[in-house]
Amino acid sequence: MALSGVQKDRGDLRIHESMDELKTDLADYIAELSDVSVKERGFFAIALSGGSLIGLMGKLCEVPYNKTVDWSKWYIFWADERVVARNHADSNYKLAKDGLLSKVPIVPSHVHSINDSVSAEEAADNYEFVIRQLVKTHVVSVSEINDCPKFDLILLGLGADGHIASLFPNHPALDEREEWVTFITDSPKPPPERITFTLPVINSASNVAVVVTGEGKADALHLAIEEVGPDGSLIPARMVQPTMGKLVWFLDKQAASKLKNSDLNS
Ligand SMILES: O=C1O[C@H](COP(=O)(O)O)[C@@H](O)[C@H](O)[C@H]1O
Repeated sequence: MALSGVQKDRGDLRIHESMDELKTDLADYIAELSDVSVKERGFFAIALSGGSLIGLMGKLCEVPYNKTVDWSKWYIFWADERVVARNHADSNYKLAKDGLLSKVPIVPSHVHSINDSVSAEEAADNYEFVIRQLVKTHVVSVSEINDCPKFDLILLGLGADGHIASLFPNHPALDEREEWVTFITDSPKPPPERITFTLPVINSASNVAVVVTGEGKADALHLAIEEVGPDGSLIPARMVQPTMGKLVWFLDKQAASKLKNSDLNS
């Protein structure tokens, strides 16, 4: 059984005994949010990340979720994307398509990947434009406190350096407050060119889930949840603080092994 708890101002922590348990809990959580959004709004606007996340969402392709989820109401976006061709091994779209989207009955026109034939700057501008059109038609809600899109769910991974989406430590993209989608050409993790949701968009979502596994992420997770860095600086994951929405951390025991103060119950 998962241990769960609340860390003051840092959301709900769900720590899982096994990978299988984490995958089932994550699939249940996503399926439930999809049900609620479809009932309340008629759509489910979900933003994915790349990396290990897609494999951890794998149960959604299996019974019962593949039959019970209302896939026809899903609208898919990416919280970050690498600026490479859609069929390139580094593409977050390709990862999600091969691992998830091709295995469930998603409507192809509801899958909003970036334009892969333009520069990173143009891809970011185009992507923001696409999201603006979908906000106008209410497919994506709008935040009550700023003009940002309010995604029903944004799913994030965590890098060992503390990055989320393509927001890396000490990068000026962390300070972007005007744009919804920005670009970088100097990612410390290859490939260098990426687009990414900005912090105001991430923090305007109704729900944000950060999915973190493995001992290699334990230090970053500790800094994201419990402590600021030695110089008082915040890692990007620490800046994920939904203003009105709910934040949940899906963790395995290895990733959670350096948490000290969390108040956990089984
Ligand atoms: O480069 C990226 O890395 C992060 C973390 O990936 P993981 O494999 O360590 O889970 C990912 O969330 C992001 O979308 C991706 O572009």
